[in-house]
Amino acid sequence: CPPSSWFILQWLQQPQLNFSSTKHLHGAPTVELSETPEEKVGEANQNDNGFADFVSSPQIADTAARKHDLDRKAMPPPPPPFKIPLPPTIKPSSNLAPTPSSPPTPRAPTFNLLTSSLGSGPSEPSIPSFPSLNSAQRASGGIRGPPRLNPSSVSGGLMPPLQRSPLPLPNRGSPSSSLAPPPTHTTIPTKPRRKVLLTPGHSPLDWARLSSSPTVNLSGLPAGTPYLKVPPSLLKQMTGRKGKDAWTVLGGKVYNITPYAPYHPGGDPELMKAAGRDGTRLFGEVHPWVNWEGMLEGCLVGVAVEEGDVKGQGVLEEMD
Ligand code: HEM
Repeated sequence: CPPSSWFILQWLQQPQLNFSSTKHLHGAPTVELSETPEEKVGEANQNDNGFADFVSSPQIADTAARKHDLDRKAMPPPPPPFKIPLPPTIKPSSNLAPTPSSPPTPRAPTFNLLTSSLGSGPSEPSIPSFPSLNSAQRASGGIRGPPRLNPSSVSGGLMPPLQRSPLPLPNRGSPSSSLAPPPTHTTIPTKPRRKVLLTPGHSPLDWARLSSSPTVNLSGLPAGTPYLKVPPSLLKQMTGRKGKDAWTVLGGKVYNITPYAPYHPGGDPELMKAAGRDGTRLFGEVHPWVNWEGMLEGCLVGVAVEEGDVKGQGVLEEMD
């Protein structure tokens, strides 16, 4: 028996106490405290509400007070303070808050660290601090985040479709007026461009394949010939006529453009306008964006020099 029961038994066994249960209300006994009806404990008086009260002696009152204290000590501890329930949008994970039906599981160390740093006990799940619980943001659900649980869906309803903003989408303009930066180069070709119909097998890709082949001699010079110093007198003889190749100067370098002629998108006549002379300006007027150095690498003959700088070049005399 618990201690409080012991005291009740001890109290009932006191000889000076008299129990009374003889008063009847509406014909029924209202007080049945005594198991020995012959002992009178006090007077059970009927009050205004028709209920019976006990009137006991001071000794009995003192004993009842002690019993009351003991009962209070025997009472279970008061319930924990009221906790603010988690909002329905937050789905507690298994390591944050165990379900009531499941036994308490060992918590992850990260959670313990988190809660201890917040000052709350390890049994209290952390509540997101933003937005605050009483904020209009949280009340209106205006936060874009994890999918929210609609209260109506708790009772089996479906979530309503997401509401689109009534505001129109920003005007991104037409493709022609995009935000892309304007072209950087300001060189405008001064001469009209006219593409010609190239014969089969003479596409830019065919030229790229041919010019990258190591076995093809595109310069027209004997194999092993070093790069030449080409004076203007020699350059003007290389026009592509009388059985000679056509040379041109681009950026100070002399190229044999004869093998490239059937591949030139602008046609052979256009290309030959630069033959036997410096074609740098002409080239730049038509297509300054073309990478001539890369395209004509295999056609390189030498460098353009002044007339007096070619003495001792035996190769040039042989070519004449
Ligand atoms: C000497 C080296 C030259 C090379 C490597 C070369 C290369 C090219 C290339 C790659 C194109 C096509 C460009 C494109 O489609 O955007 C082209 C087109 C053209 N080239 Fe040349 N070119 C050369 C010299 C010349 C010369 C000296 C002229 C005229 C004086 C000329 C006149 C043209 C013309 C009129 C086009 C028009 C094609 C078009 O309208 O697209 N080219 N050239």
